[in-house]
Amino acid sequence: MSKFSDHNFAGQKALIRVDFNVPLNDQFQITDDTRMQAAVPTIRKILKDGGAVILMSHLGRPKDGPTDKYSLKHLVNHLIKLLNGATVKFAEDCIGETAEKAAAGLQMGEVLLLENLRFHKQEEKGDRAFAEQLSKLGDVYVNDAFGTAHRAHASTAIIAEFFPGDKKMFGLLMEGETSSAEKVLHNSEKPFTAILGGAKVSDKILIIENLMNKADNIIIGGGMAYTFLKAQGKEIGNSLVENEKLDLANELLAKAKQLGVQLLIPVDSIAADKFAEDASTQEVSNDNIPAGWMGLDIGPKSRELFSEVIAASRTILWNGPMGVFEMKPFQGGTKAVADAIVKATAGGAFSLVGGGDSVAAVNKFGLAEKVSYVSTGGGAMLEYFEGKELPGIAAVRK
Ligand SMILES: Nc1ncnc2c1ncn2[C@@H]1O[C@H](COP(=O)(O)OP(=O)(O)OP(=O)(O)O)[C@@H](O)[C@H]1O
Ligand SMILES: O=C(O)[C@H](O)COP(=O)(O)O
Repeated sequence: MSKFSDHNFAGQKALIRVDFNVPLNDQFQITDDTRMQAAVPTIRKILKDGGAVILMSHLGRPKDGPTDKYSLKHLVNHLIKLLNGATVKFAEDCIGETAEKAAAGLQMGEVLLLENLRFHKQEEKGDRAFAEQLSKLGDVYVNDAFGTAHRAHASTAIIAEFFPGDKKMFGLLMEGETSSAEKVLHNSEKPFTAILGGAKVSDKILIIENLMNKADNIIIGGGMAYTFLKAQGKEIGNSLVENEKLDLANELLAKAKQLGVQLLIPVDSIAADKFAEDASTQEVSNDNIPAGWMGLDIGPKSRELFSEVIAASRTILWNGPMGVFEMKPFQGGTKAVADAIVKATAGGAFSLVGGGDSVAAVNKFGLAEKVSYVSTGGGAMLEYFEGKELPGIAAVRK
């Protein structure tokens, strides 16, 4: 493996795996560009050296091939702005003739953005032939996608096999993320509180068990909480739930008790009669969410309970919003938790916030400067904290 800052990219086409999985609104506008901004220093260094850049990324979780909603073309204009007017070309496919021609015609000093890797199902399958096709587009491979480093996909892990040691490396973002995570991992003061929320229940529920070895408190909020509530036999109405994970949720509750880890679940919710900004809402106890209603935010009692635990913590790790913060009536819980983290940080705690939407929330509230570190990784950051070597990192090191 080569060291990025020692490498001279003059005359080379660098194929960079970035994580441009940014939130977009219904008009395809980027609502938080943290992940794109974070990739800029790596891109700039290559262009400054006199090289060319080929960017590859996924966006969202497209199920059935190409769809406009998940096209990376929506990012091109913003990328040009972030790169101060550099030439950014777009290839409507990430492999095949379209991509090969675009890469071959790329001049030094220019950037090429490839279409969403996940429009090909081979990406997530970690298909070797697909990875090999991608690898042909560049002279060197740079992995700067910390947010996707926990996925053993073709472009994040398998592709590294096709580059010799001196032609594969981590980018500046990846280096920065891993060194700050290492600091927390090895020097974390206790009590250590992990706060998990968001909607990716099946992904993140498995992480809870491993976090129990590190954390003193685990706070569960957001959509994930309702699987735990249902597992406890509570009525959750139409709230988000993963029925296949109910047994696991109960096992986790039992294990936390056994290990003496405090696992906190919200006691109340802001419930809505539909998933919409203009829904009717009511504060409800989580013992009994009325039929037809869904919990879209944590309620005031939960906010107080969580804030107290956060205030007493010395190390805080946060991934996943407490509610549907994109809609005004359901942002109060996420804001309360963010405020509590900011306060604890001002009092000397170390706070690390990660994840596409959690970071978007912190930015929306203007609090990004008031936490200790903002990570571009959500699931990746959590898995790093479990102490695992992430596939995207291992592949480049090999
Ligand atoms: N109670 C809820 N019901 C439904 N959706 C919810 C609820 N609470 C939060 N969400 C949604 O969860 C989404 C974010 O979840 P997600 O797990 O993707 O978090 P993240 O911070 O982006 O982490 P990652 O980077 O790992 O994706 C938001 O779009 C938010 O609206
Ligand atoms: O948002 C993320 O956590 C990363 O971009 C990875 O996305 P994924 O969870 O869809 O693999």
